[in-house]
Amino acid sequence: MSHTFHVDLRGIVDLLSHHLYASPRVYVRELMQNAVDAITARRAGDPGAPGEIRIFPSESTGDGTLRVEDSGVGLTEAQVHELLATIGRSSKRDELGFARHEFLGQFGIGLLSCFLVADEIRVRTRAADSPTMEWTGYADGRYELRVAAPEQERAGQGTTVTLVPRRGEEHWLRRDAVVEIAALYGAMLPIAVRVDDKLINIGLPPWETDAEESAGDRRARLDAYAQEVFGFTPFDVIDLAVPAAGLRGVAFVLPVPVNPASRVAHRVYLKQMLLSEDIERLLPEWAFFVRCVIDTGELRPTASREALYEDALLDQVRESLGDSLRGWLTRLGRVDSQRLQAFLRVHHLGVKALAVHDDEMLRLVDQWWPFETNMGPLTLAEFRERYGTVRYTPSVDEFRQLASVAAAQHIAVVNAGYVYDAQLTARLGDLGPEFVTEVLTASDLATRLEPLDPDAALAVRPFQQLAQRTLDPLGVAVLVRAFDPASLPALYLLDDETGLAVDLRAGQAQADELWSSILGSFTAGRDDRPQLVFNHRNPLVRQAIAAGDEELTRLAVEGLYVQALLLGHQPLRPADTAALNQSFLGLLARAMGGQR
Ligand SMILES: Nc1ncnc2c1ncn2[C@@H]1O[C@H](COP(=O)(O)OP(=O)(O)OP(=O)(O)O)[C@@H](O)[C@H]1O
Repeated sequence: MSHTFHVDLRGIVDLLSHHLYASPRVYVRELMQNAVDAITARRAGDPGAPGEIRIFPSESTGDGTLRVEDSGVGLTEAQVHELLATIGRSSKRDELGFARHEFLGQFGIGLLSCFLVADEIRVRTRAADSPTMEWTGYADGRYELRVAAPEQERAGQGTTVTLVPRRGEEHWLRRDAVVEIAALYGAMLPIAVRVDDKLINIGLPPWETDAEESAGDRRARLDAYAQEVFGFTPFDVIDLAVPAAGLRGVAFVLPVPVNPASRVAHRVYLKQMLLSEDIERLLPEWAFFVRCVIDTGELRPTASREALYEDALLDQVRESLGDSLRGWLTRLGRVDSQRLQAFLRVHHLGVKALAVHDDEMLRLVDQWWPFETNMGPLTLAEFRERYGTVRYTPSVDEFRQLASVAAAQHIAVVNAGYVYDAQLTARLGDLGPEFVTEVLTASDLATRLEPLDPDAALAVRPFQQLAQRTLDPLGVAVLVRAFDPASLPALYLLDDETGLAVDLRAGQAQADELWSSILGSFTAGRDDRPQLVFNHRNPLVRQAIAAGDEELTRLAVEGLYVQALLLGHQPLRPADTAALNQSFLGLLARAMGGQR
């Protein structure tokens, strides 16, 4: 023997209010939606039928109830029994259960949301050539249905829904709440909605334009809209269209930098009814720099109608919208590179973060982002065109150290020391064989400095040996080379790996025995000492070489060493500071004619 479930409506209402809908305010949306659907259904057979929705809040009805009137199809007695008495029964799905295209609703639970704020729902409805029916549903699951008394007869076809407030929820039915909620959800609806006499529709969706409106006026209007909705005046406005999803809309480009990892919320309308102001994952993750307002006819809502259902169509939409934004960026590069550069000045960190994984973005950075180079600011593309190989330093310190000396040797070098730059430059090769890159290290540069001819090399040997003895305690290797600029007496060269060894040695000097021997095992047997390269072309160095005064030469070597450290923005260790003091005081004493 089979039985039918009995469902306690109070349990269902509780479920809806706590777990389906975010707030009781959705009841206004559900009522407007049913009214729009009813008018749409009536107009399908009678295009000239009146279409108006009127909401009377509790102040206007005078008895604490709220009333919504529409001029829609209305329901016959049989339909009322079928549709209003069964939860989950909807007139808006086809035989296979698919949502019918022309309607907003589909689940058959919308009306239930009224029980979030009401104890009693009264529906007076009249279909064509039918008497007015009066249905009253109670929150405990009972309902009554009768033919309306003659004085309750509706004047025309349509439906009036009256809500009798639930104790404690009366405020949801008051004018200020109703106007705000109706305007929030219904502002873009294609059918006029009035709260009392106040029209809450804004007319056309903001991206629609008429033949009379100039491009400038449209832009000014959209700017004002973005200001009102998102609180910013956009850097640019991008039109969006994905016909397969019946989607139209606009993306507003943020005028200020944002963290690419921050939440990106968009405003989504479904058949011109607001779904949510807070839809995430509408765009690919990398599109952090825009906020969108869209309307779609085909994407599916979840049952709460507060989020989009994740399906293949949403994936497709995400991809198409991503393509539109990429297209905007590349077009901007083609037609208005100055604006693209202005965009990059605002959003470069985000674009670079993407470019670490996305070739298209990498091309954009390559072509449009000016890097600091020792030949002035240049994009990587310009750099390649002029110098072929993109030679770069992976840290700002190395760039500072090498830039001017490299320039004097006609070696162009890019500072890739800022966030993401080294990763991006290293990845350029992924774009094709013509993208050749190379790290310029301090030791590379040393090998590019011109060695002395054999006679000169022989002549400087005593100086070099003395300098080496002087600097041995400081862990520095001494070289003598001839290079430009001649005004630079000495160059301190330290690359990343050598820097690590230097740090380890400094640690070793300070650590206890155990640590010292562990750190020592990393540095043992390696000659990766930093180099101090004296410039044979520098007059002061020449003088030091020829001085023949061992003490003076030592003092000069120490002094030039510390000066080279300072020029290379290197930190001074205690031993370096001691060398500086020794040299400075010694030279002063000598200058004043005394001995130390
Ligand atoms: N104002 C109205 N005019 C005519 N018919 C209505 C009206 N309101 C509700 N109905 C009928 O009652 C049925 C149930 O409405 P309900 O709001 O519960 O669900 P729905 O609109 O079908 O779907 P959803 O749960 O997605 O809102 C509707 O399918 C419709 O046939």
